[in-house]
Amino acid sequence: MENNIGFRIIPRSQRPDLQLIEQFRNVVTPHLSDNMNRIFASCSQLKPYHAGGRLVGTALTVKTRPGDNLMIHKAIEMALPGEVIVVDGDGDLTNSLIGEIMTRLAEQKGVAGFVLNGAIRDSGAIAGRNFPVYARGITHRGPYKDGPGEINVPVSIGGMIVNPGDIIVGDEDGLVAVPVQHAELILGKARQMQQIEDKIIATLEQGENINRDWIDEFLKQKGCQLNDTNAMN
Ligand SMILES: O=C([O-])CC(=O)C(=O)O
Ligand SMILES: [Mg+2]
Repeated sequence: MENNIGFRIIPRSQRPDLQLIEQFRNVVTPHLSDNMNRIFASCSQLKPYHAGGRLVGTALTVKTRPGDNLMIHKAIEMALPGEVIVVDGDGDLTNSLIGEIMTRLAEQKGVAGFVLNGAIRDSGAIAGRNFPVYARGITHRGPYKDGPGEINVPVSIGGMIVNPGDIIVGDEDGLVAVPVQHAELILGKARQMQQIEDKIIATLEQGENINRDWIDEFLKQKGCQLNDTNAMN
């Protein structure tokens, strides 16, 4: 078939192991992002609009013409249970890309949630339910349904590159995309970080001190003039 770049649907590649994806429910985005050197995270303008609950699943990506949701409708039809529909609408907020009906349709199909570099509408209804929806803004102005767009291509979501099949994790702090080939390693490191932080928090809860010597050591190393910081002038 003739190549029609900008208006095409690319076949899905193999999906990662579902058990591996499920394990991402137990880690938080700060630990995932720290262990990918704070690079693979979306900007803070993309926020959760649903009532609550984490987003975990594999990316079914959509690149759409700003303000047009034809290819998002197609993605809902194509989606497999557990997929996250990740839409690059170029960050445009002129027209919404989805609303309550599309979220309900997607949820019925077992879609894990939406991530939209664009706007939503019916935000009151979305805010009243736990189906995960991350977006950049809200407008009542409705979408066009004309195309073009692409499905299953790399997209950019608030500065974060998402490849089809990436593991998407969203919580109150935002969104990260974990490349599947590094998923096990990153998961392990995030768990280790959680254990270290759990210990620090337990120590603080017991009213005990934690070692803070590193601060002065580092300041000295940087050449900071410390004097006696406990002395009064
Ligand atoms: O009209 C649309 O395509 C978007 C919308 O409001 C809905 O899904 O409820
Ligand atoms: Mg609607």
